[in-house]
Amino acid sequence: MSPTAPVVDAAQSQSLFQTAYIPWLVAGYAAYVLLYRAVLYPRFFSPLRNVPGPPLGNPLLGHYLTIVTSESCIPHREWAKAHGAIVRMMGIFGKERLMFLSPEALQQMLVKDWLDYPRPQFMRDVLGLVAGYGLLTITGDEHKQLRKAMNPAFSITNLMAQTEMYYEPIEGLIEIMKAQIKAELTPAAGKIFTMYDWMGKVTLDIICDTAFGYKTDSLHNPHNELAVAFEQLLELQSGPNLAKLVAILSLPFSATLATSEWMYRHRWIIGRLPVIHSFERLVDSMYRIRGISAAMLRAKTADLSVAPDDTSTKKDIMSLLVRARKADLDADPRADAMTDTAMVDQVLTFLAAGHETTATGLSWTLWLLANDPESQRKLREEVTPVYAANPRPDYRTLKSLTWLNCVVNESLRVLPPVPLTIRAAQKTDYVEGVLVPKGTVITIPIRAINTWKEVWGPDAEEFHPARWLALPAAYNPAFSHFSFIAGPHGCIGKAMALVEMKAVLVALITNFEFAPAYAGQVAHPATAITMKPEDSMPLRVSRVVS
Ligand code: HEM
Repeated sequence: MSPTAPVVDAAQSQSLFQTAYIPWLVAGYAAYVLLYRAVLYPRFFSPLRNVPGPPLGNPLLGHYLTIVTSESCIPHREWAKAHGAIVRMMGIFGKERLMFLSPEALQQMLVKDWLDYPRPQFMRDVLGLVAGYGLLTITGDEHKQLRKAMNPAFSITNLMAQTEMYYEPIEGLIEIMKAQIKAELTPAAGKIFTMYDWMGKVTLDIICDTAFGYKTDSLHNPHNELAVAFEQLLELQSGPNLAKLVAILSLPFSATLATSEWMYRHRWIIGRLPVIHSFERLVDSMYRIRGISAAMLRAKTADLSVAPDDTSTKKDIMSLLVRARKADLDADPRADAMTDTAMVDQVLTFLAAGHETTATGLSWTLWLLANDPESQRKLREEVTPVYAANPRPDYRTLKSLTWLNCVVNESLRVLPPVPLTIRAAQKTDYVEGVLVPKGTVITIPIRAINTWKEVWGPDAEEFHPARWLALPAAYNPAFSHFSFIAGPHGCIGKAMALVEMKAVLVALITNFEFAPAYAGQVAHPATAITMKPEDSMPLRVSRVVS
């Protein structure tokens, strides 16, 4: 043995000693960070510590579990009642969140300084994956340009021309429901229909026709490829699935991978993994939806009838985009025109944003009418003569129906299809005198804003369509009924959704009576991006006896 050997041994054992301590040091540091971030910071150091709000809750999970296991936006509404229009809540690992209800705060964050309050990155990642990388995911100048390019598709002129396209699916729905009631042993007693499923089919057929000029006819053909893929995608929409998706998308390159050809061919790998195995269906449905959309785009681009100046024949959104791109390239062949992939993404956004929201709105309207026979009777009285004169009422006629307008507004107010949304502060700012640190996630509690007693009075949470005939003094047209929010990111499809809901309701209410499916039936709004009814809304439907 060399004389230096004992020295080396001592050095080795010292380094081994140090290595053994590394996990303890890491664990100690993590515990300190956790203790500081989750316990000490929010209680003693945060600039938000004096903002009113519920008790801080579990240090690791904050109010997360309360929010995802409760009916959408109900905890937020209760906190607003208890603490006022500015509330501090806790996310996971001590992440503070703020919630604002007042028109002044909403105006600042969503209208005046909207560029400083974009949708948070995790929200954009999820929306991009399931709804295409379009208006819902981009912000700033890119958003301004795209929104400008899209606005003509939602102009009143285009909407007036489009309304006619809604009636083929609506008439199909009425015929199917009549036939199914007639086939019952006692037709006079009606039949129970799960109305959300039927509203999903009719709105899918309408949006596919208006977005792509493509006839899905899911009402008669439940195996239509696009309808099946969409149904599969929507089944995955739940609070826990969204949480898993956010976690997965936080991994680098995961979004690109999820939409890749490779992932589609190897999706079975996901199916064999624990916890996330259901996302195999997500990859499958997204791939198929994108494939069908791309094929439709190719067909349209090749379609010689889509001439740049042809506005009389094709009213669907994709044709408008193809025409706009052609016009740009004709004017300047080197123009920076939208790519095929970008066009497919835009149309997918409309398909995703415009289908389930409207189906949810219609289902809740029927539920509320089923539980308010007098409002339903009044609506039938108003719409029956209109339908008798013309079973395809046009845009202007639908807009002119007073009670129908009250019913639709009131339903969207009390049960908004999108119950809340979120934003993230891009810079440290003051909102209503509260210091909002950069990075703070802000909740816009749509359902709580819509039913705020300070504006709507003590019966704010109840369905009373007549309130739209005499609005309260505190009503603010832009910020008191916030179902479509406001500002540059406000819903581009608002006018379309309203006229579509009205067209469906005129036909349904003229032909059928709606009642709860059974005594004591209770509604179950799901906790997800949209507030769809968890049980698909069974209602007893009978023919109107004239
Ligand atoms: C009752 C039905 C509907 C409701 C309640 C609704 C509600 C909303 C809400 C609350 C937002 C804002 C989301 C956020 O910023 O976080 C939004 C955005 C959007 N909606 Fe709707 N929507 C409906 C129907 C439609 C329809 C029919 C379409 C299109 C065909 C559509 C297309 C969009 C698009 C593209 C955006 C993103 C706008 C942007 O950021 O520029 N929506 N919608």
